[in-house]
Amino acid sequence: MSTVAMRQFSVTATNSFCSWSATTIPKTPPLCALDPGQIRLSVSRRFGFLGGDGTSLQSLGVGRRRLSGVDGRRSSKRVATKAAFISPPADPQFANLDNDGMEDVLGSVPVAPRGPKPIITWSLVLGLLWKQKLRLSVAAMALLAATTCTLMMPLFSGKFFETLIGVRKEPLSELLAKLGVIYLMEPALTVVFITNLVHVWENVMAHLRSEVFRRILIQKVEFFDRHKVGELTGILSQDLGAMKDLVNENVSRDRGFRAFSEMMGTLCILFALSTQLAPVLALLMLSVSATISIYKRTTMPVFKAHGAFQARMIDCANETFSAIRTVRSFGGERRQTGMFDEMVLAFQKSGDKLGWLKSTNESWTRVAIYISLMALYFLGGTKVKAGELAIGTMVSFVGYTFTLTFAVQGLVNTLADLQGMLSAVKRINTVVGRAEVDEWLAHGLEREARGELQNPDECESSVDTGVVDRSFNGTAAHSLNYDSKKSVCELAWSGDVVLENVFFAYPLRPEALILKGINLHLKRRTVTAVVGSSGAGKSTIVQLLARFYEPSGGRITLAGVDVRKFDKSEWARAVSIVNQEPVLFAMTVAENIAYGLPNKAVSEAEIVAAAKAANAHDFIVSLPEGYDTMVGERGSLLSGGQRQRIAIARALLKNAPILILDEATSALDSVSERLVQGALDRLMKGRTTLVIAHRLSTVQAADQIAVCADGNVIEVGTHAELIAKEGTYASLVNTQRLSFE
Ligand SMILES: Nc1ncnc2c1ncn2[C@@H]1O[C@H](COP(=O)(O)OP(=O)(O)OP(=O)(O)O)[C@@H](O)[C@H]1O
Repeated sequence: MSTVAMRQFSVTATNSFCSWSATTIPKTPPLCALDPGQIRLSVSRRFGFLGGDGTSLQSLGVGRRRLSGVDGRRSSKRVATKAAFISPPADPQFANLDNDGMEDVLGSVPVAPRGPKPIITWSLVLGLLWKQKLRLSVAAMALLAATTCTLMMPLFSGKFFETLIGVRKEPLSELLAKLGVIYLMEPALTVVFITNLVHVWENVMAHLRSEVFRRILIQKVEFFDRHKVGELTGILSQDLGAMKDLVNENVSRDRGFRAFSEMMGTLCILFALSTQLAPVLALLMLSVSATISIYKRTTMPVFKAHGAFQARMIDCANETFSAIRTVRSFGGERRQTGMFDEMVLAFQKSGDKLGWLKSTNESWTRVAIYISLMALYFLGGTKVKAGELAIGTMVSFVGYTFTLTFAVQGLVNTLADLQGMLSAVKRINTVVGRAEVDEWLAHGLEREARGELQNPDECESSVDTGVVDRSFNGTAAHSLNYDSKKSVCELAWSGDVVLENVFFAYPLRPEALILKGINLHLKRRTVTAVVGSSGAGKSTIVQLLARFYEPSGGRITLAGVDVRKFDKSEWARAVSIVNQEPVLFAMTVAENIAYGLPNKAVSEAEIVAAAKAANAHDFIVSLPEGYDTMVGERGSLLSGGQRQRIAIARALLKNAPILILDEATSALDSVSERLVQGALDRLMKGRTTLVIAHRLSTVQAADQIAVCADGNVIEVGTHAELIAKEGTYASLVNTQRLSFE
């Protein structure tokens, strides 16, 4: 029976798998952390297995986040009404637990993600702009002054014309001198306006870009399962690019702020010059802007389709180039070229359509200008002839007609850019702003940034390790009482790692239960091998131990402490993973090894020592530039065995107490395997190691071997014990026709 402590009432929820009840709440509730009024509990069959006898909610702890059920059944609602009385947060030790933790804790309570948390908001942007108010004011004043200069030009044209025909007495040279000053000032002011505004906006964009990147980086791993890399890089390039362009592409005379101020100024001047002619022009301008708006609206789908064709074309090229070896080996060049050509054709057709629409728009704009001019010549000419309007004013009007037309046209284009930017921001906020931030990671990084973590990169074996008990017959685990002053690394050097009744389903496939109550005890400083058929869930155990995902039920402990009490960045320092396909960065060999301690200045001697221990030194010095040789994208300029040894050197430098080897040698030939195995033996020494291997010959010497099948551990023992048992392991060994003793 699972019990949840609550005040004033009791709740019992049951389904076919479990039953738990809520009774009274103690004064200082260990559960703490649930916002009153924000909770809805629900019991779903999917999570039913998590409850059951002996699962105490207190023992698991509850996070402080809002908890909201997603199950709309009647039983859920009944529980929900009462659960609203649960007391507010009281215990800060659970402050960093998040949704997953709560899901685990309550077991039968699926947790809905928190609502979207937009990353780019008006207040953020305005705040960033406000920080640069001085530059902004300079830009605004320069804009006003430059616009004034521009608007004075048609006036001077009128005066100039009047002087020429003798209506005006002002000397021509004086008039030209004034016009010269305006012609000089306008470009100078434009420089001041553009440089200041662009500088301000670049600053804002730099901040937003870093923030978006940081936010993507701290998303849960399932976020990266859900979104393609291209989509995420697209956010940083295209979507943020659209935001940047709103200013950078709209600082010219015929766009944005400039167009707006010119349009407003022109309208004012026109009304001041002639109240009879101005409305005619204003009306005509309205029709121009309406035409352009209609054009923009109707062409938006065509533009979008054009963009989509382009994206598909680039995706196709990306995929082809990144899988070039596969394409070559299958002789797939013709197929890829065919696919690409199809996309090129579609892109070309949509481009043609756009061209046609653009030309229509262009000619319509001209028609509107000519209609304006005809109207002006007719009305203005009649008034000049009747002596009701000065000829200079008439000339100025013609000038303003052009100014107004281009300003309106520019403004409509800017509005379309604004619309594009708003959709880009919406996309960013929807994708990145979703409630998938890995709070455990974010919290750790914040603490690290505040310098609260001791020796952030050190993971030395500073704790008394005691005598290593390599026997697995006893039931008592070597565990310490959790002491918050101890770092995770300290605990990891001296404590056992235990998977206790762990259930897990991948977030993207919640209906498929992969781990079904796994129990696995990794005794400190010993080697545990996990074997089993393909798809049994071996790599999933690795993912959970690395804390890429959190268990849906049960828990993983280190020295008896639930690992969810540790920040993920701290945890990452305590765990090294060496995979079948190690990923190297496109940097030098030395930089790749030094990545083992990414936040520390690693000395050359340390790098060389790690490389030597990893059997990598000899091949590294034979490379053209030794340790300074670039390894290529994902290490493509090195062989598989070389990459693996660099990855081992990196792990050796990291010196993490927990080591995970996931098929680390399976992709290698026998010579490479021998070299890598030698390095691995050195790496494993004294660490709590989990080895996943298909080739059973590589795990015979492990201190214990766990056989995994259908999401469970079905046999545990040493090689000899399991052979003697004549169970699944023994038949696996037979299948692989290995010659054991
Ligand atoms: N990111 C993921 N999202 C959804 N399902 C996944 C994901 N990764 C693995 N799975 C599924 O989980 C199951 C177990 O996979 P896992 O990789 O743990 O098996 P394994 O025992 O390591 O297999 P192998 O020996 O072939 O590597 C598989 O059915 C797989 O399809």
